[in-house]
Amino acid sequence: MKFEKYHGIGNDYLVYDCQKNTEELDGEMIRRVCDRNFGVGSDGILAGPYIEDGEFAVRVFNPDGSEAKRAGNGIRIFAKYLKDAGYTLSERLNIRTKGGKVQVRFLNADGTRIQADMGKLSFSSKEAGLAGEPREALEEKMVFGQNSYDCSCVSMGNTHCVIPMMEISREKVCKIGAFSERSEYFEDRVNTQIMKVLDKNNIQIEIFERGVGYTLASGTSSCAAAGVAFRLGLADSDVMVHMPGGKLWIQIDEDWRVKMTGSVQSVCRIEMTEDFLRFEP
Ligand SMILES: N[C@@H](CCC[C@H](N)C(=O)O)C(=O)O
Repeated sequence: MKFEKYHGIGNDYLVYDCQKNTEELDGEMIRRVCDRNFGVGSDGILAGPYIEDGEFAVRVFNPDGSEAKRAGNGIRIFAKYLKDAGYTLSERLNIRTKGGKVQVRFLNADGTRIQADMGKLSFSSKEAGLAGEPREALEEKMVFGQNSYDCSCVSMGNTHCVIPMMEISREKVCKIGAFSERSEYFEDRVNTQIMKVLDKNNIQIEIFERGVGYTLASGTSSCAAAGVAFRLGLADSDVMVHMPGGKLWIQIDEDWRVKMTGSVQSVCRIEMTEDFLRFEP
């Protein structure tokens, strides 16, 4: 069983090439491989390329074994993998995910800088995975633990809960995320971002991801936070999102289509040992 490790501004993924590997990648194997002590360690696994109607498709798995509909950093990483592994020579390509199609464009020859057209943001509560009456869930009071927060929920193919705040930190988002991720407000869990607006063109976020926990960066979270900041009049449509792992440039057009631009890097090739594969708990 072989993987290739990449990261997008510190959000690390293992690519599992389903055309080259034969072993089954089930929930237990995903959890073990992603474990940072007992396995390789990663924020998730990108399995593919699958071919659907002549286009590339990828599946995104979280370290808890659950499947995600989308990953923004994951898409850029997977695009670079397709280039590195010789699956494509094109400057532009479409990649299908369970959360919709993404168009990617390589901005340099080695594929380390990529722009992705992520499709449309949606503020519909149904698409944002919220329980209850259909609505736009903007600045809704939600209680996580002992505290109440003004939450704006949005879908970027996957679901997000954005909470603007004056000051943000890793500790704060972990405290909130421990309750918000599995809160009954959401039908199938949620990704949480706390957001500080620096000025009209710069925001800063801390992230607690669905099925992952704290991460240094997230592409779809950046799109979601920028979308909420723009929708609430806190920022312009052209925003740099600052995260502990690095920055992503987000541009939103008049139809709420979102472009995300940022870097990716390959890290290493990994082959799991027979010991690891034979292991029985
Ligand atoms: N890190 C990703 C988001 C990964 C998916 C998420 N955990 C989910 O379950 O929706 C990104 O860069 O967008």
